[in-house]
Amino acid sequence: MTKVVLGIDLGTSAVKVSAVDRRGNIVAQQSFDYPVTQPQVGWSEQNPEDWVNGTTVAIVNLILKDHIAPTEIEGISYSGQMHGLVLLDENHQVLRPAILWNDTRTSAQVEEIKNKLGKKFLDITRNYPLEGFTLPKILWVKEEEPEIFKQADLFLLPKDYLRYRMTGKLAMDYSDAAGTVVLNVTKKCWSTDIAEAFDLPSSFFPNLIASTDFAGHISESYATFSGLTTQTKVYGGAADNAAGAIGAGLLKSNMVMSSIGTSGVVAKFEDNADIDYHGEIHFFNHAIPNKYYSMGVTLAAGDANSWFKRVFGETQSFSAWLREAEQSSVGANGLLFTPYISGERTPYPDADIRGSFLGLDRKHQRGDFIRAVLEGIIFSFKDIMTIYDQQGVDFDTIIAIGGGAKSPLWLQIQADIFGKRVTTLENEQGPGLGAAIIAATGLGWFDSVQEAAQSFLSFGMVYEPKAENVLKYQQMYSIYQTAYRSTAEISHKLVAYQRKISS
Ligand SMILES: Nc1ncnc2c1ncn2[C@@H]1O[C@H](COP(=O)(O)OP(=O)(O)O)[C@@H](O)[C@H]1O
Ligand SMILES: O=C(CO)[C@@H](O)[C@H](O)COP(=O)(O)O
Repeated sequence: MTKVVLGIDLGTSAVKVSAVDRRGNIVAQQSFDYPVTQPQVGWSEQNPEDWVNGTTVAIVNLILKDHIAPTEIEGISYSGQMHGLVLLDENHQVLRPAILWNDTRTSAQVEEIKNKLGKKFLDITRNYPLEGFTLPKILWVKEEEPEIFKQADLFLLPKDYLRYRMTGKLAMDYSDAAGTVVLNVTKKCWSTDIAEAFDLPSSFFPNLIASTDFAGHISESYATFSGLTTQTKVYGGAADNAAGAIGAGLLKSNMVMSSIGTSGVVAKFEDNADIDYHGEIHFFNHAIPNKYYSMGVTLAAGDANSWFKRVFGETQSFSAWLREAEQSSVGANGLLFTPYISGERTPYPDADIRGSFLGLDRKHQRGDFIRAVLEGIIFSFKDIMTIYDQQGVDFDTIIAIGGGAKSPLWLQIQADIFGKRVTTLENEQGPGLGAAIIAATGLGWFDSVQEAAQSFLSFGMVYEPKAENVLKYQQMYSIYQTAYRSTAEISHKLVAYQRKISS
């Protein structure tokens, strides 16, 4: 009988469950999509029940359609979309829809945190407070929905809620807890200074565990619901970017990951916490004990691409859609796109900036627009890399992961805009494979996450920068760098207007 682990990648657009054997082969995979709702401008919510149902459908399909016997499944672990607030009452019932990482309603709370804690906040959490992080969301519910907050007993993050529903046990792992910005990142404990500053009792914070820690067996009730057995062991799991980093083989400090999921992430492995990015980019605990990673986030990366396709090319497949971009040229014939359709995080923490097409000319065709969108997203990644450059941090390997890494055109655009070699994975399953690696390590199949990753992963195609394209993109990028400041004021006025007409 083949023994497998399940890596559950709880994404924003879908949950993907991969059954992985001891050699790292993905023997079966199932996924299930769920919606994101936007009840008001800048809001972004999901129903936690959709995560549980979607995961269960995927697991049932693995058992019934792919014939994975429940007794073959030795362990399960998770990769979870980060920062989302799930509030539970004393009976552990969900109190309101989850407020997601790309929800930017919390600008007032961000100011409040800055005013109350100033530099101390950065020292403890190693991050600036930003709308997307969990603490401002907690404060928003406290201030705006006091009746709901009064009933709140504790909070969880998305994958921790899913794990709770599968095991009946409450916990949060360090890598995800770091993204709440209440964790003391280097001491690996909840910060009493921050909790006390906002009158949050210690009971509001779940127990902390390591990613590879045993979190419980599958509960009787979830076994009945899903067909799994109560023998299956469940492990902590990690924030999707930490799991993605493991699944991408980001194991040394010369390596950077470029991930195009719903969001976009440029992340770098950090051997220790000595480096200080002064909050310009995020700094979080890794899923590997006592290791860290730094990262910058483009709020809408794959999402900007999907949004544009949904609005202007819904019926086409992704490959047909991207083929049109090939008919355009490097630099999209002088058309520039800024991907700030949901506001932005790095390097412009601005909830009210919005995207734009600049340089529109009657010569432009649809292919130019599609290409400009692909390029604009990568220019925003280049902005993150520029922060590393400015800090004198060097790296020579870029590993591309996420749904966007399926496109050879987009991968070449990455190599040309970064001016560096971009490597893919043979079987691109970043976060899901990272979750499987965590389960395999937890089970003792391997001595360490690093050993498991080395055994499970193999690199795929390599995209070299083309000198001629690099030069053209350098010119376009220098124009792109001026776009944020030139469009900020207009964007802010338009967002205020959008709020007015939608209220
Ligand atoms: N064939 C494709 N070519 C290029 N990009 C794609 C393709 N399929 C999906 N994508 C992009 O990948 C994104 C989803 O990536 P994924 O890693 O699955 O996201 P998440 O984990 O956030 O749910 C989509 O928003 C889309 O822009
Ligand atoms: O907010 C962040 C990281 O800080 C996002 O990266 C989320 O973790 C969502 O990830 P995807 O659904 O795009 O994978």
